[in-house]
Amino acid sequence: MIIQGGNRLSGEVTIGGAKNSTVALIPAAILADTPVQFDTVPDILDVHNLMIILKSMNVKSEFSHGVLDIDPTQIIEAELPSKAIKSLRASYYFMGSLLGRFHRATLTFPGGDNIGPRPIDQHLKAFKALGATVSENGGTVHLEAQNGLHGARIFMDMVSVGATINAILAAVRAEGTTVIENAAREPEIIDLATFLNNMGAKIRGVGTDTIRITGVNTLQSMNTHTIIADRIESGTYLSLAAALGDGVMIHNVIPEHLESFTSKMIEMGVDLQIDSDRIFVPKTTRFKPIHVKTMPYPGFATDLQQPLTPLMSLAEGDSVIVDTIYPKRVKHVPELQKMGMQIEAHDGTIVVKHTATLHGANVSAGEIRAGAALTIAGLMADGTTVINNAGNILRGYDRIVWKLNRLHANVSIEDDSSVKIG
Ligand SMILES: CC(=O)N[C@H]1[C@@H](OP(=O)(O)OP(=O)(O)OC[C@H]2O[C@@H](n3ccc(=O)[nH]c3=O)[C@H](O)[C@@H]2O)O[C@H](CO)[C@@H](O)[C@@H]1O
Ligand SMILES: C=C(OP(=O)(O)O)C(=O)O
Repeated sequence: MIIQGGNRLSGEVTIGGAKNSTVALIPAAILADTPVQFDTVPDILDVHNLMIILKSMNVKSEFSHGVLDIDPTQIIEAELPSKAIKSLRASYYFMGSLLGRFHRATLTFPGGDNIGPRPIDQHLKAFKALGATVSENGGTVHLEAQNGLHGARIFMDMVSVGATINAILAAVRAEGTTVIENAAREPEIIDLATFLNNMGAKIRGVGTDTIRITGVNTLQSMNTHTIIADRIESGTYLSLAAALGDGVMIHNVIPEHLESFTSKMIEMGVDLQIDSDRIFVPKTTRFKPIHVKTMPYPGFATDLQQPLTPLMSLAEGDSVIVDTIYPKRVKHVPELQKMGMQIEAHDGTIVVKHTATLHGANVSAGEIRAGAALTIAGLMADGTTVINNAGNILRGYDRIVWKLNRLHANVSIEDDSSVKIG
């Protein structure tokens, strides 16, 4: 990604469907006994890679203008393409959905953002509780429930989005009732449950830390599921609009999903005008430093600490981030230093000091949100910024080049072949 920095931004931008909903909804689609349709699907690499995985199981999918049709009625058990599996994190949701559908699954370990250790012990614990045996061989996990899956009480040792979703996917067609305790409460989990419940599933309590699932025999789709707005994309545009906007209106936002983030921006001195489904970010010139601690939802999202760092560098004083979810999630720090930002990471704490000017540099997006931070910094900087590994940004930001240029930025992707699909 090549960015000519220095332009002030203005105008309007519309947020796409949530990446972290979409990447759970697509694997969930194979639990249906009918074709399914999703609307407001973000055009991101993760979606294209999930479509490759669906194809390997003879599941047809078509994606056009934000509408994704999936027909799982001719699904077959097949070896899944490990390159596509490794290209994203959420491929691990096929563990839960294949278990639910066929009572067995064999998958290589997932990829996704390299943000420190990302174990899946809680996912495996849930599958075992539901009656599956788990065997690992090198980089492959084999799950098998010879006597089918049965309801169980699962207490999660820690709050995990992925393990909560995988437990729901495996339990939704299991025999009997499953209770997940210490469940994650992210809005994307509610979105997934809404999709499944509209097909006849019996999932209650999503959005609280206790979820009850009574298994059903069949799931049948009757209508299109519209995916909720991406709160992380929303936060990214809020941050960049505050940092270098002359007035930016952000449409298709669910403000209630962003309260931990918008409250921090307001604390910084940004006079956000929050409406029911849009937020106006006025031109702001003075910012106060803040302290941020990332927590499970409804706390401040780990995926939004990096996109906030360029804005923090404008504050008149030191801002501090403690990422309690991923203490090693600091891939943005050395790259932002190359652009002149006064930012340091020590012992799980990131400190961002006031930085008068940033300059363009040759940097690398080590993960999606580090890439978002570099994009914002590149837009703020004097001169040209080249972000290598931009595929990591395109994993999760819907049509980002087009959206930024409509706001009067100067951004391009030089070589689409560097963008890895499959
Ligand atoms: C596709 C998707 O939705 N990705 C999101 C999801 O990732 P993901 O679902 O992988 O993250 P989790 O919520 O599972 O991780 C939370 C914490 O629990 C730990 N843990 C998790 C599972 C497990 O079995 N054992 C374990 O120790 C993790 O290392 C981490 O410290 O939630 C993260 C935390 O909000 C976000 O950054 C990711 O954007
Ligand atoms: C960590 C993230 O994604 P994933 O879990 O898909 O790697 C993210 O979206 O910030």
